Amino acid sequence: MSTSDTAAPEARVPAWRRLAKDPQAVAAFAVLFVIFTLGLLAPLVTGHGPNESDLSAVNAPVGSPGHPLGADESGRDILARLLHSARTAAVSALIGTGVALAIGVTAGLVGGYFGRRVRFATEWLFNLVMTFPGVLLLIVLMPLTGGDYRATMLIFGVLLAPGLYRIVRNLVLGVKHELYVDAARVAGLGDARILRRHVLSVVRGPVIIAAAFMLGSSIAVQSGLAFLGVGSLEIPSFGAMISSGFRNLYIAPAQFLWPSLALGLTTASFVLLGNALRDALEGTGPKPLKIGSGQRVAVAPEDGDGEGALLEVRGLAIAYPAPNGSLKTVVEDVSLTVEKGQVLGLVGESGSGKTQTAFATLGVLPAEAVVTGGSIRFEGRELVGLDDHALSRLRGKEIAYIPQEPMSNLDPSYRVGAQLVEGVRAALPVSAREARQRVLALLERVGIADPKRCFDSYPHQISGGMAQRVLIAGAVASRPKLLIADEPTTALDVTVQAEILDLLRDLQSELGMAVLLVTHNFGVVADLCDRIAVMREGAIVESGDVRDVFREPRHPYTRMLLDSILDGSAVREDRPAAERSLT
Ligand SMILES: Nc1ncnc2c1ncn2[C@@H]1O[C@H](COP(=O)(O)OP(=O)(O)OP(=O)(O)O)[C@@H](O)[C@H]1O
Repeated sequence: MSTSDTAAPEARVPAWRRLAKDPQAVAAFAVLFVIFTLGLLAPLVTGHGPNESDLSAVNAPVGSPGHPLGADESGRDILARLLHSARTAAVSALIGTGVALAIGVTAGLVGGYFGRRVRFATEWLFNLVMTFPGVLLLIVLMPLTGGDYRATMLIFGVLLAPGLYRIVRNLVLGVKHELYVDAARVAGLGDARILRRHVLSVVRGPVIIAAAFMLGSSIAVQSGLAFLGVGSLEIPSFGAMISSGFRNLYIAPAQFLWPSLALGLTTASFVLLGNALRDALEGTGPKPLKIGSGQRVAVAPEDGDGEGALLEVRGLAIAYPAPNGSLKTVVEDVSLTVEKGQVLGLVGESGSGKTQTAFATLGVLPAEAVVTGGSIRFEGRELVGLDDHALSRLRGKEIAYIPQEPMSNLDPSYRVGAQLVEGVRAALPVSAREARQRVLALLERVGIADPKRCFDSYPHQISGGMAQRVLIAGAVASRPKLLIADEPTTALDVTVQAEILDLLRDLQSELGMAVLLVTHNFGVVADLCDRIAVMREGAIVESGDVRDVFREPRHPYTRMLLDSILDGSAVREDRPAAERSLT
């Protein structure tokens, strides 16, 4: 098997390295580091307490003995107050941003990922929070907070949360229909894992950027409130110092200068850091909506008796809501059967409903699709109406899937190996070490020359053919009973197509698995399939043994398709795979 599709992995520069090369980020970080480290070490840097008055030092100028930055109107050391104010600023920033992150990110993930009802509920709640006039509310709630700035910042965090909620919700809505998220779902991964692994990685960048700005604005708001005299007078704060300096502006202007400089530098550094982070993390934004999952069913599920073929689809009908509110049927009365170890080719022109039929079997139809009729039984068990939890236990283990576009089905943020290990561990009770060994062996089995290198590569570092081999390795890892392959070679060039088809054929007979092969290519059907079902405009017009249909197509549409592409030599004469795997 050729491995000419191996591409040399190129270095991927981590975000922190890009940040380290950005002078704006380095300068901002350095300023913040100095201010907050000095704040932390305040008792070591100065012998004065922040509220310690020395009446002999009232309005002492800069450079006075024992008061390098002078003293204020009450004789309090300005350096000590500045350093303790930095501590207050750090605590305010951490509380405000921490609360906003905890509430906003959690609600955004939940509201964006789960169904419409959950989204409406979170939306309503956050819209309500947004109607409150922020700063005014913090002032009005003074009696409740007892003037404690930490309690005030806690409330401020709640007021900041809607902003984060919206960012996260929008990103999640964008990413949850990505093919690689569907692929993870199809691989049997649970919601919590998908959220943690694939969705959080996408929202991480914008959340970090927003958090940097929120740290700055928490400090600015706390200082603003202290400037207005809201809160305890005992707490040293840049705002309180600016207020006191303001009163003495004409007597001792330096008293106004120091806290203004510290506050300005701190908030500006957070803004600059936020901008630098935005540049460094660029590329993790929302992606266009593609397909989603879910299974809306408008048909009573039939009782299963546990008997029959491996996969039995009867009278399946799928519809989508049209703009006028009616339902437009895209698949109608589709019936097909796949026996154990058999390869069924589902053929038809583009838009004939092949993918919809395959997606319905996998339970990953777009959320707006409605199954309006029929039944899909796997080993006698009815899949129509089954909840996502039960379906996800079948997907990736009993039923596996190979997509049309391999690249879109790999999460660009993770190494190939990590994604495969995750899939294997979701399907089988094995340790991480064991899963890794299995994945390396599988990569070798699917014809990848340097499995270790491929394991450590990011998806952008491997070719399309290699990506499809990776996905095939992932799909067969759990030795599924049924493999659904949706035009698995369409996105690949011709020589790689042939290799992938060879690989599929080998694996099919090796594992004795049944395959539902969606294709528009009769050559592929002739090469791989035992049976064929021809679809046109959402319905099956003809089905039967491949040799019979190729020799004597009964439906004019099948005849037309065959006439246009086939010469007699393409018909396979060996025995069907089902028979081969029995011997
Ligand atoms: N989200 C959707 N909303 C409305 N109609 C849809 C949606 N997805 C698919 N359809 C319609 O369903 C029909 C069948 O589509 P399907 O993707 O199953 O075709 P296909 O035979 O697999 O085609 P192809 O080979 O191009 O993938 C098409 O007419 C398509 O327009």
